[in-house]
Amino acid sequence: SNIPPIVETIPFIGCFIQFAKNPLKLVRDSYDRLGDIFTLHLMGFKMTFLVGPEAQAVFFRGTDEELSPKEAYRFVIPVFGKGVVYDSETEIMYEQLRFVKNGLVLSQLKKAVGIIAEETEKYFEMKWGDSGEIDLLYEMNKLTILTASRCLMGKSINKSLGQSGELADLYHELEEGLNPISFFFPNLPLPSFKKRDAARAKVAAIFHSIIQERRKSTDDSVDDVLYTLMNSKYKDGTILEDEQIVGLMIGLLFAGQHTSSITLTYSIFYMLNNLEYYDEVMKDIKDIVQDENQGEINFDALKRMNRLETVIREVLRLHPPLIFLMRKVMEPMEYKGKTIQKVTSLLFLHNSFNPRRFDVEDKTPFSFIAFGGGKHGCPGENFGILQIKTIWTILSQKYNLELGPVPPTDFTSLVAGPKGPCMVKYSRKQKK
Ligand code: HEM
Repeated sequence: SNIPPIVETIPFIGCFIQFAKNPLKLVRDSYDRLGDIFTLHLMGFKMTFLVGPEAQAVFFRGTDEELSPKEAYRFVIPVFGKGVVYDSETEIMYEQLRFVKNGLVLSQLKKAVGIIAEETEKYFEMKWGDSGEIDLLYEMNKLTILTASRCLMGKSINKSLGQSGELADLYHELEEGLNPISFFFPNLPLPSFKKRDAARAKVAAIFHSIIQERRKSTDDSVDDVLYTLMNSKYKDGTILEDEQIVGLMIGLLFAGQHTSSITLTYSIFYMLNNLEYYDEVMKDIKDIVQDENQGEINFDALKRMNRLETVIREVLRLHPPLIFLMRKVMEPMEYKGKTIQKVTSLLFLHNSFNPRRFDVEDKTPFSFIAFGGGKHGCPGENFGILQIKTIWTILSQKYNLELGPVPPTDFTSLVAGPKGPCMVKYSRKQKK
């Protein structure tokens, strides 16, 4: 009686097929029938789900010794690399995460806005021109990785890969190599896993060469995440090995890439399908950027764009790119008299699009968890939101967009985004 209710299954496979097709539906139906704690059997694994703010509090308040992210996320090691975050001793993992956070402090974010704006402007002029039709998700993928890598690693990344989109393609292969199967069997000889490993090797070679170039450089004005990592020291006084720096850069870009481009794409679809919010966002852009700032996009201006922020947060509430956050239970835990013994996971429950809900502060702890929470909450939250805001502010001033309804979500990869292609027609706005 003290084990969570189990969703009925077929032997061994359990409910894996339903889970792989539409995990949210399976979890939502199970929640409706069984309440906020239940267990799914998936390919011989038992996964207990904690759903909704009350259950989520248990998840986020657990210590790493009780609920370990490191053990749950081992399947990303083929992408992040050996000796990096989840493949290191717990203390080393904490230190590496601290180095990453040091690279994303406010002063860096303030500088990032100018860099993102510059790259975005260049991108549209070179790639989009006056009018055409594009796959919005693919384009936003290219743009977010271009701008993020430029902020994290400086101009040398552009020299290596230019605006060709090659890095976005390589990252796409990394992401395709982390799917629900990889969670259970990360090293099967599957074509997608082989492509993932080849893409990782290419990205690592590029990042290694950037580190070498940086070492030779005499420019002492550089101050980005790469600089922070190259100059960070562990408590014992040692510095990071190049392989670890490369792994952290790959991991950081990976953590921010699809999460941000998916959120940006969905935000654009929602704004243009809900014109009252589009109009409010555009009014802020006119008042704050065009009138008060004479067109300059900076950190303070973006911070004041409240409606855009609430649209983005509402999109994240409805379409969290990371639908399942995972921990491995290291010591059995109790919730509502039930003992949780295996991997724990959680997700959100959906309802209608209403950015105004964020106009009033919701004080319920862990009611918004698109960026996680507690000790392992997302250190890239502010960066991700600034990037989305900057790109939309530039795009929306330049172009009119014509697009269809909000696309459904594709759950076949671990980062859940709109089912592509997301074809959109664009034409340059006439200057008034
Ligand atoms: C819209 C964009 C983003 C979303 C929705 C998002 C979401 C999340 C979530 C839900 C977690 C918690 C995972 C867990 O508890 O298991 C997380 C962690 C993390 N995110 Fe993000 N993220 C975004 C952007 C970024 C960016 C831009 C970066 C880096 C520049 C980043 C770096 C990280 C890192 C390093 C962690 C691990 C933190 C830790 O374990 O202590 N994220 N993110």
